[in-house]
Amino acid sequence: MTEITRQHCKDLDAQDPLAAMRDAFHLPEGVIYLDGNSLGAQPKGARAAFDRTIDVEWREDLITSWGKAEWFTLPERLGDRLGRLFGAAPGQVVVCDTTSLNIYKALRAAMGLRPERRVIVSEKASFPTDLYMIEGATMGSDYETRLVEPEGDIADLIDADVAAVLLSNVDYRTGRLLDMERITRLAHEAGALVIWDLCHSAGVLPMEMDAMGADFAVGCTYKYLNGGPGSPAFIYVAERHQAEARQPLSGWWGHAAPFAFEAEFRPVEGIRRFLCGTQPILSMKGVEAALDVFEGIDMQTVRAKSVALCDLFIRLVARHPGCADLRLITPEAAEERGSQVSFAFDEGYAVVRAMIERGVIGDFRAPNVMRFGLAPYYLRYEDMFDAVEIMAECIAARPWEDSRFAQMAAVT
Ligand SMILES: Cc1ncc(COP(=O)(O)O)c(C=O)c1O
Ligand SMILES: Nc1c(O)cccc1C(=O)C[C@H](N)C(=O)O
Repeated sequence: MTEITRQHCKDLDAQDPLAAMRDAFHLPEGVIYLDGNSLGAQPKGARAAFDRTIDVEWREDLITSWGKAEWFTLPERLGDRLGRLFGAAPGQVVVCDTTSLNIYKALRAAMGLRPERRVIVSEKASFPTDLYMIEGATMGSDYETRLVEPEGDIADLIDADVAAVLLSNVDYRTGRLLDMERITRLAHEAGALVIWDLCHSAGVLPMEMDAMGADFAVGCTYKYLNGGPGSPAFIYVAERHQAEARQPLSGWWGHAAPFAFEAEFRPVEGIRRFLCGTQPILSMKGVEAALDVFEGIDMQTVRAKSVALCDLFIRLVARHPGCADLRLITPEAAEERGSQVSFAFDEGYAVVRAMIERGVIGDFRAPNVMRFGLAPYYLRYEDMFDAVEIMAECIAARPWEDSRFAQMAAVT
């Protein structure tokens, strides 16, 4: 096995077509940020976008900014720009609310489109909010929820009773990537609809939602899209479903004539019917600044670097004697994983905390997963080398014997 040197990694950086993209982000000195799958780094343009909104649009122009600064149409304007990153033609995406709320809206809309069916299919290992929202959306009804086991095949659960299938294409713990086209096809063959949770793929994985015939998708903008803490989520509804699809959070922003103040709800035509009420304009500006960074960027180039970074990270850990006790739980085959690398290690929490103290920020997911999200726009190959060296040093120091790491923090 040939050794991988730091110089070799620096050479890869010198040839990196995305190297300049790093300059679009603020990255604290001395930090290697491997948690872009939880909260992305801050785009440098965010400050100017917030300043403009606070100093001019809000302070000077006040209420007129709903029209003058086009605040009112931000959800669909941002949605159209975002849709380009996952193969959605304009008019099918709005940026709004939270992923949890958008899951609820999509689920209830899908259930309404398949009124004679009573089964929802999902995964036992889903990010919990997805399962909680199924519970909420089916509360008090006679729906059955079928959950596929981690090693099971979703195909076995899909039949003519299934109204909707709700799945994350990239698993938040392991990074495993599902075959979206196959599952969408299987569901459609059975007459069911699919809702894709793209939280761990939007902005980092090229996808063709329209071409694969997707029905619904949701996701957040604060991870790989770098929209900022709590930035609004998005929802995609394929154009062919929009006329029939109804969502239950029928607030006035989804009304056909919101300023007619009619007593009865009449959904507007098109994707805006998936809005509920007033959107957080300041937070939306973070999404706008984040999308500016992606202008002119080809998602295939992003994916190529993401794959290369993950491969390098996996190889560096595999070769390092100091990391011998870590068990890779992310698929080694690039086509089967998203943009993260995770290891199972019983003492992983203390190791992640010790690494953070040394400036290498990853995260931990119970019960024993050390998780590293690799954002290709601001990470360098040399960062992979340094991160693994520091990880090995941290493991060697046995941080699990340090009482400071005995108690788990509220947010891990
Ligand atoms: C797959 C997945 N879905 C949903 C969420 C959360 O949604 P929300 O923005 O509503 O907190 C997350 C992460 O927080 C996630 O990883
Ligand atoms: N959404 C988060 C939050 O509100 C606080 C802390 C972390 C998050 C996350 O995004 C967690 C993330 N969805 C995960 O995959 O674990």
